[in-house]
Amino acid sequence: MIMTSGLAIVTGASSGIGAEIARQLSARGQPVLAIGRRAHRLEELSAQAGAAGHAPIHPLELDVTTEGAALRVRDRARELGGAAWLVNNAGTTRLGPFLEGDPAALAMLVRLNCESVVALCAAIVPDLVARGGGRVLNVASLAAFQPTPGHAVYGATKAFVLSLSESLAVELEGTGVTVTALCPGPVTTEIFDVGAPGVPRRKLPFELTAEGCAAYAIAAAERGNVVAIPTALSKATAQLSRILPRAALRRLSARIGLSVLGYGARARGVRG
Ligand SMILES: NC(=O)C1=CN([C@@H]2O[C@H](COP(=O)(O)OP(=O)(O)OC[C@H]3O[C@@H](n4cnc5c(N)ncnc54)[C@H](OP(=O)(O)O)[C@@H]3O)[C@@H](O)[C@H]2O)C=CC1
Ligand SMILES: N[C@@H](C=O)C(=O)O
Repeated sequence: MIMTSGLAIVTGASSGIGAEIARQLSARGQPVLAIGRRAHRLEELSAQAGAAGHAPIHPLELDVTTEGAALRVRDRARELGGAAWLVNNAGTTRLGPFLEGDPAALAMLVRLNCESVVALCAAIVPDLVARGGGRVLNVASLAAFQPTPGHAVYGATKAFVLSLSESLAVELEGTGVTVTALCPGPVTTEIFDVGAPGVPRRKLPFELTAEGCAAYAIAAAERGNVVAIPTALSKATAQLSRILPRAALRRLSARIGLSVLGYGARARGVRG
């Protein structure tokens, strides 16, 4: 099928969900352009794919928030024969009260989680349309469905990604290009250490593995699902966020939001 044979661009491929998506796409025969700032991690991924006889994983050491990054990705993908998939996975979080956050770090969060997704869609989607079809997989979050006091900017960025993805999915109907917004709940990755270094957190019984989340994401993107929410619990949570009165939702999210992520009760004042 045209959708699964071509190159997959995966941002944030040096760890977590992105590394697993890259591994799984490579294992099923798709070459991957794996992007991240930690070159050694990308090279390890590439070597593992080679050793396993899987499709090649091409490392690209790149900070996707830098000027011109999206065009660099586009040009590299063209050099490799052209992209069939764009996976906008790179992202991070910052936990803690907004007023105690570092304004520069919060601005970076918006650049990474929002602006880089727009820039890469703008750079790559025209090539997907031109080739007659492709897949866009944007990694949002369950945090997209409700306000997220305690990590206010993060949730807002994920609401942005969800909204953008749904709008693009409609605009691209008939082009052969589908857009999927992946909205997982907690997944065991490095994000929690990056977003709240040194803050104790307990792994949750219902937490997804990066491997399981990646497998779900690839299948959903392959099917062209527009909103992809792994697990029944997460689906129920998203549904609850749609029907609760907004005031009640704000209170509930303020009270239990961060504890649902494993930071324990009264985690609202988490200092990142
Ligand atoms: N883990 C979870 O509970 C959930 C995660 N998500 C989302 O999943 C996505 C992946 O995160 P996850 O795997 O959990 O976390 P990780 O921290 O393990 O992975 C984040 C990835 O993003 C990359 N990245 C960060 N900043 C940049 C940058 N400036 N330029 C290029 N790459 C960058 C990192 O690579 P490097 O540092 O090498 O640049 C890394 O590969 C994120 O968008 C996150 O918001 C959504 C819901 C739940
Ligand atoms: N890990 C993130 C999930 O989206 C978060 O901090 O909410």
